[in-house]
Amino acid sequence: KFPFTKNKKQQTTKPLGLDHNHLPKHVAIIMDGNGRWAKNRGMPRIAGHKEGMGVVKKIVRHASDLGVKVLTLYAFSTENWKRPKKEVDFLMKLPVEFLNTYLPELIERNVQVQTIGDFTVLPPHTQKAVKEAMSKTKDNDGLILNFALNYGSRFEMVNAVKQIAAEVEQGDIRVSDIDEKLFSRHLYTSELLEPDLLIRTSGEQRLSNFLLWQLAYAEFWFTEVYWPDFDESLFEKALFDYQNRKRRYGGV
Ligand SMILES: Cc1cc(N2CCCCCC2)n2ncc(-c3ccc(F)cc3)c2n1
Repeated sequence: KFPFTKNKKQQTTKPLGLDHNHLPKHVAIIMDGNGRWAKNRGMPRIAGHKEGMGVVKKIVRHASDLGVKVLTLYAFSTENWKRPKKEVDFLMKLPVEFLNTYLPELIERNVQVQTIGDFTVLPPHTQKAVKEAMSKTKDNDGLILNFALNYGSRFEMVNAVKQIAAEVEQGDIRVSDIDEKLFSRHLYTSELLEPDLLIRTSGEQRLSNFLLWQLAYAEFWFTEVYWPDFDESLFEKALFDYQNRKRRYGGV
């Protein structure tokens, strides 16, 4: 009767809202622009980091409410040690402050706190707070909130190569056993699904030594917005764009 009517399956119009049943399972975020945000307001850089920590709480709540499985946040890179001592000391206190104010809510929300990175060189107070949060949430099966702390992807990959070489030397494995799966199992992220979506704020379009192996098949989504100005609606826009890219991918 109406030749132009398409049956449901061939629907070509873009959906209006977020499809809560096809969210990315693992979202990774490079939370960039905190220093510039502060500078633009004539405030010290650490004010940007402080503001940025508040945005972490908002986005964690929203990801947990939406049903995202894993959220990996690039909190401190191996390169960040080159920052002024005052700034590094401030940054190393943020995990303590965040958990002191927010761990009860994370437990209530059934969130499991994890970390990736070379943990042993962090200050004792930082290690203590994060270790306590990981042990208090280890049995939670809601959102996995994974902080990249003192993380560097090349360090992680060289570390994996060293471990594998040692296993070959000890005769635990043979060179022929080495494949992508075995390599992945030697990374900090061995227990995690690979990221489906990478979000980076502040207009930079670089990976900055973050999850270089793990992001091989991820969608990248960039925004000019500085992290302290990032919010739930931008987060949903990234998820929405992800879905529509995958939808085209799903098409012919
Ligand atoms: C070093 C650092 C910096 C940090 N920033 C705030 C967010 C903007 C980016 C840099 C500054 N945030 N925000 C939350 C944490 C954190 C880490 C581990 C943990 F178990 C709980 C919270 C954090 N850690």
